[in-house]
Amino acid sequence: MTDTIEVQGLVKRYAGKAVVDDVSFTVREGEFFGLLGPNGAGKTTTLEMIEGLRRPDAGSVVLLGEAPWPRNPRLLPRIGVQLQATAFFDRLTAREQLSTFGSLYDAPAGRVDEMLELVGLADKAGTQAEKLSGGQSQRLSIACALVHDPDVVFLDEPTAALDPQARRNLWDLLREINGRGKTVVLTTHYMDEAEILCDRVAIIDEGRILRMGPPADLVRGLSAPTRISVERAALGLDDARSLPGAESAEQDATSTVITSRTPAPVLAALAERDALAGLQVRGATLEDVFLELTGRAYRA
Ligand SMILES: Nc1ncnc2c1ncn2[C@@H]1O[C@H](COP(=O)(O)OP(=O)(O)OP(=O)(O)O)[C@@H](O)[C@H]1O
Repeated sequence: MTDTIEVQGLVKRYAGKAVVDDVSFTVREGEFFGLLGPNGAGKTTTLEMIEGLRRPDAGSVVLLGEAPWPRNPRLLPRIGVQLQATAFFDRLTAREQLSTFGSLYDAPAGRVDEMLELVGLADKAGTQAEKLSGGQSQRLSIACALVHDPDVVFLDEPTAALDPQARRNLWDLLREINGRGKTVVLTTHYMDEAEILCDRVAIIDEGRILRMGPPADLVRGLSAPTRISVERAALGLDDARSLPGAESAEQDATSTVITSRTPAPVLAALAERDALAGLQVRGATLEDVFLELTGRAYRA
């Protein structure tokens, strides 16, 4: 596989402070890559330097074999960009918005309807963009980024401010786009989103990449414990603490929760005592990775 994006030693400073601080990574052709981090971590700044919208203070970017800065017209037909704040043309319908974007790149006539279909807006083709819901409007902006059939798509927080159902619907769409062979680079502050969608993620905080890899590998590389919970009535606190393999235990109003790095003997002991009512087992997540790397809980 070839590298579609190569970022080396990227730095951006504002008022003397590095908000992107020596960031390096590569994205392979066809990959779904995520920049994951809390607000203000430097995700948008990094993305916009790759897109050629901001000038790096140091470091280099090679995108599809080209330098994106200063603005490189050879790249424009090959990349699709969805910015965090979507701007549509005033009073145009969804179809007209798409035709306008498409005409900038000589997109074939059928593309507009194909895109409306892809993003699930065929029945809203005649609706003015400002009358679309949050989720529909995000879908339209993704369609606008795709209408000229680019090789690489950049999406900056595409699901921010959407309700859970709209986010899930958008995830299906993003998978479909990646399934069509597009390289997708996404920024998000949602851990679950990165975990579910991305082939690889870079966890970024205060301008630096803390860790990078497939989400499952990052989680597996941790020594974070498993949490096993059962109904409170099924197991008392002292009993829970004395189970083989239990590191600690606590109770809330409804559950007894046991923390363990060797869950097998805990589960066996619970089965032996017939104390499995309401059993839930939760392994480590990317939130635990962030906690281990930064020493603080993840707050997007
Ligand atoms: N043009 C600018 N001038 C000064 N500071 C800026 C500018 N753009 C961004 N910053 C600062 O750089 C830091 C990183 O911002 P950036 O937008 O890249 O973060 P982010 O991870 O994308 O977060 P968010 O999701 O909130 O946009 C922030 O502290 C922000 O205030």
